[in-house]
Amino acid sequence: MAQPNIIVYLLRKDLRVSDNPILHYLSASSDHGYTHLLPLYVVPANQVELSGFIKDGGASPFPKAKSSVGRYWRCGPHRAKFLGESVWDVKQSLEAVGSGLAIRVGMVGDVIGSLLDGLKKANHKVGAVWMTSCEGTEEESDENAVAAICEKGGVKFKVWTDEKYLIDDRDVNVESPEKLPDIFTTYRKSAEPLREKPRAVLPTPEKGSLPPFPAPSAVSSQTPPFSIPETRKELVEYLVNPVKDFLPNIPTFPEKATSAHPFEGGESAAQTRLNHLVRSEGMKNYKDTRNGLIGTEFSTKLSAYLALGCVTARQIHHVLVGYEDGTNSTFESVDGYGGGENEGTKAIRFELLWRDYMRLCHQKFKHKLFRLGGFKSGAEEYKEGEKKIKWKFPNPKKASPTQEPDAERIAKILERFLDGTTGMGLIDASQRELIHTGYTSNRARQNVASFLAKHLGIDWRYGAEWYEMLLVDYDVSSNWANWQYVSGVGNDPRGEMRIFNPVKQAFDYDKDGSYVRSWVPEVSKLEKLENLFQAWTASEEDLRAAGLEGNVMVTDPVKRIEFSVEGKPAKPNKRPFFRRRGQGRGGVDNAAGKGDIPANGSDESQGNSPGAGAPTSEIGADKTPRSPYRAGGAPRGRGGGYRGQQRGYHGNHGMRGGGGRPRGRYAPAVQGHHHREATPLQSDV
Ligand SMILES: Cc1cc2nc3c(=O)[nH]c(=O)nc-3n(C[C@H](O)[C@H](O)[C@H](O)COP(=O)(O)OP(=O)(O)OC[C@H]3O[C@@H](n4cnc5c(N)ncnc54)[C@H](O)[C@@H]3O)c2cc1C
Repeated sequence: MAQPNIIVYLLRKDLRVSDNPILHYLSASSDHGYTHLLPLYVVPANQVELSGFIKDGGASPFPKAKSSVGRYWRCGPHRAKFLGESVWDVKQSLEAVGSGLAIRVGMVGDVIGSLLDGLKKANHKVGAVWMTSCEGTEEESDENAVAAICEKGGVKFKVWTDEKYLIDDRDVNVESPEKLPDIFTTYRKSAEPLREKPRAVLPTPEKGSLPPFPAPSAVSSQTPPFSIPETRKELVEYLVNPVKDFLPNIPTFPEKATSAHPFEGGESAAQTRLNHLVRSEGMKNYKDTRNGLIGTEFSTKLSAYLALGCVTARQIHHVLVGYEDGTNSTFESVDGYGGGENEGTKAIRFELLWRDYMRLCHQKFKHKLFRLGGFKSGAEEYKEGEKKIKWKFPNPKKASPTQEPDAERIAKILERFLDGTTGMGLIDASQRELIHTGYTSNRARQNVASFLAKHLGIDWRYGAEWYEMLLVDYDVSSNWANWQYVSGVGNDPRGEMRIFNPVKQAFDYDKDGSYVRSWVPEVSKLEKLENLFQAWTASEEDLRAAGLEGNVMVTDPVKRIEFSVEGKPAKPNKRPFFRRRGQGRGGVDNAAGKGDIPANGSDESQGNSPGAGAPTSEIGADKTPRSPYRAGGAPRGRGGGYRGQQRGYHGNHGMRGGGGRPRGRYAPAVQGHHHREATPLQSDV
């Protein structure tokens, strides 16, 4: 028998059989010359904790897979479960078309090295190792390691274009990553019309069309001390067990809460969800529902599938086209069928382009994605007059001796931010939802990130790493670039000036308080919304009735934001003053409004805004007046109602012209135990 000529396909963030360029090529072409295909998935030791794969509880040869700043697990239980399910699903799909999947754990280079050795010993030729490209410095090191091994062994190595984005790399209208516009809107305009851009979806290989799986005896087994699970259940357990106790005292799942993301991982589940979204009119209604907080239906929940490549953005696009053009009869009964692109489907493409953009930013800024100074790490990226932000650190070695509050206190505040006991209802609800389910809405994410970076002034990377551990949809580019964006060190033209007021946002998006009530049961008995959103504002009587006397969220909230219910603007987006100043429609409510802004909170008009650094509104949004519900001891704010405060702001605090920063400490009347002074914006610290 002729010597087998094997091709190894290393799957990474492309855990699908459909619309898969490598599998399509191997199934459709007859002259590639490979007799066998070895699909392989390696659980990477530096990103996922592997001790669960050691049966006798022995020590792992790898360091714990923990983050560098906060020392949190790199991959927490929610994503670990989703990953296990997704890997198993692609294994089954490959088996269904007559192939299979070898699962291994370790460092990618080592695993490939030992597999190549084993195949050689079994007198098999390895013709090539292929993989799709993946964003990330670690992923790049893996590619380099495999390339070096292949070169040494005379094996061809190829990295294929990752085709899971809306606009294929080959069609991106930007000469090189360095030329990527720093403003999303500019990039979007260069990419439009979006509906015409995605490439065709590739067909799924038919049964028997792929080269067969090599003889199992030729495929070397997992190196000790690890063992490979034999069932889906075991795989999930091995991945989840070491990381499930990520907090010392994880609270029990609140009785009245339900997960917005109860979905299982894998390509099959992604396709089911995608079709459901069209049939249920979720896609059509997306623009109106995307800012929701509760339930499975308010946004697509496709992010985790996209992150692992269980589905591609262009598959989503094509399913939408089938509905819009009336060419997929399974959607015949859905309102809008055959009616062309509608508001909902257009908005989905828009969001998918944000995802593309964040990935391109990663290509442009590379390791700056992880730097405290963000994309602005080099002084040259700061505009004239813009000061570097002075962050607060929980680590005494990093904190300056004059840091206020000191490192020990910041460490406690950070702990409470992470476990959701800050006393700020919306933030606590989101953080607890994240702990319990691995998901929290985009609206909540923006508020959480802004709260840590801009209200508390704490090194934002703790938040980004916490999200990395807990998000089921963690994606290196989307997570870190969004954290930078909201923290004021990334590609938000309004940068540090954009501040979300979590009380106002709660009033706008959690209108009846159900979200906070369901995730923070301790405060659920408080009737008034303003008390629910900040328990310290409740009267002693109400606190007693709710059993909240002495609760740390009441006695020691990490931040107090004074907020007047009566003065709250009825229509957050209509703030003509700011528009007159050339802010575009974003104005005050870029952070707070809805309808005019994409889910990620930046608006369409920012590219047109003459003064990217002009004073914005979010200051106004946060610059909230003395609350009529002010609890005893709470500091009095300046001015009367919200509007009065706005006037005061404009009247009392002159702005430098055209794009200048506001003079002086115009900080809002936001006070807390540890922020007795009116807290300045980061730039003024
Ligand atoms: C601080 C912060 C951290 C984030 N971390 C991640 C992350 O690790 N992984 C991730 O996929 N998204 C991240 N996002 C973006 C966004 O919040 C999620 O993509 C979205 O909430 C996922 O839910 P969905 O699939 O229902 O989104 P939908 O509203 O249904 O949007 C459809 C798709 O568009 C893409 N998308 C939407 N908004 C954004 C955005 N701002 N940036 C990039 N892509 C976007 C996602 O792929 C999403 O699945 C983050 C946002 C913030 C503010």
